[in-house]
Amino acid sequence: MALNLSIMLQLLWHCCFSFLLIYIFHTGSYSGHWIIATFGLTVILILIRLHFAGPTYKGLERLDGKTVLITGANTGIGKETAKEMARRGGRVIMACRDLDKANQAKDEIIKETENHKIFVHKLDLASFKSIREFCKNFNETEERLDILINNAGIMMCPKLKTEDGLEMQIGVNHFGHFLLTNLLLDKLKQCSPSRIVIVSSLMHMFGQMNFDDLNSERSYGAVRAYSQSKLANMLHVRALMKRLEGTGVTVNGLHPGSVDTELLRHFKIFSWTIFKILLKPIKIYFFKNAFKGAQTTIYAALDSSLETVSGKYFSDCKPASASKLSFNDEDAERLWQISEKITQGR
Ligand SMILES: NC(=O)c1ccc[n+]([C@@H]2O[C@H](COP(=O)([O-])OP(=O)(O)OC[C@H]3O[C@@H](n4cnc5c(N)ncnc54)[C@H](O)[C@@H]3O)[C@@H](O)[C@H]2O)c1
Repeated sequence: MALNLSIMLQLLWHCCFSFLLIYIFHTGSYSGHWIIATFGLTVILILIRLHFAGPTYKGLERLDGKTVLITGANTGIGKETAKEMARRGGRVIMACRDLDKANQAKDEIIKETENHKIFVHKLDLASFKSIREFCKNFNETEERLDILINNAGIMMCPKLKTEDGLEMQIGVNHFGHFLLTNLLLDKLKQCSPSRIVIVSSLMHMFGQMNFDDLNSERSYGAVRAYSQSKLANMLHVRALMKRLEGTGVTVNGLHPGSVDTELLRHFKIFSWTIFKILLKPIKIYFFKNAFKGAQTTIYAALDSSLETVSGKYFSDCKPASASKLSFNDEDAERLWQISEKITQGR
């Protein structure tokens, strides 16, 4: 009943939006045929919506007896991923910065899935101290780690620094997850076959590794720093894949699609309110919702055909082409050495 109402409301929206567009742009040439024009445009809009909504992962794998750790699981893609892992019977560890929001999300997940094995732990990826404390506690108290999902991310923030003095986007998106993964590797190896899923982005294609100024000390661009951090995610996949050969642990990267979440919360331009209003119709037609945005992560984490697949890049629940730069072994190794040096010393 609720679903039917939601479909009816969506149809009504597409119809009204088509009529509005036709009314605004009408030239008089089809003035007698506005009903046909509205109908035609409604169909086109629905097809666009269906195309950009993306696939739903259909695999039936269960996670009973398995443990999944997801960073940034209190909102957006992370929360929807956590929900799906809970539905499949997994023990889900939500590693989050904001405990109040995380506990609210946990209550929602338990209510919806009736799985009570959902746990919240404090993790701030902008602090190596917090990451070390989290991992020490995790390694001492948790018996298993079957799937690690490096999902948390920050996008296009103003120039900020982590607790350890690193530029915030590469600090959280790459260096934080690099340390976290290294400290959890033994547990993953003990539980092999196990998986590491790194949520990168299509934006890695626009990234350049500025090794002389990784922390943007000399000049900072919010988009540039984000793209660099997402390319760093892909180089992390590359370097880690080689180190994990023969261990039964796989690592893959992915682009979740353009997803309507709170990720753009730091992005401020001329007028945020006007921008949000202008963005709304674009989001409705060209962005996935968070549920659909989580599907490629779920696929990479669960699909049984990927048991031994490592070092790949996925989008829309299938393999996709990553940027050539992400296959550059020299850069992957250089970033690995720098990341080890930066994270070991603190
Ligand atoms: N939304 C998109 O269109 C899109 C596109 C490509 C890639 N991604 C990637 O998907 C991932 C999830 O993003 P989302 O869209 O769900 O956005 P989101 O903002 O809803 O979720 C990001 C999560 O990361 C957490 N986080 C941020 N900084 C943190 C820190 N210092 N310590 C711990 N957690 C921290 C946030 O609290 C939040 O829970 C990100 O890595 C993002 O780069 C998103």
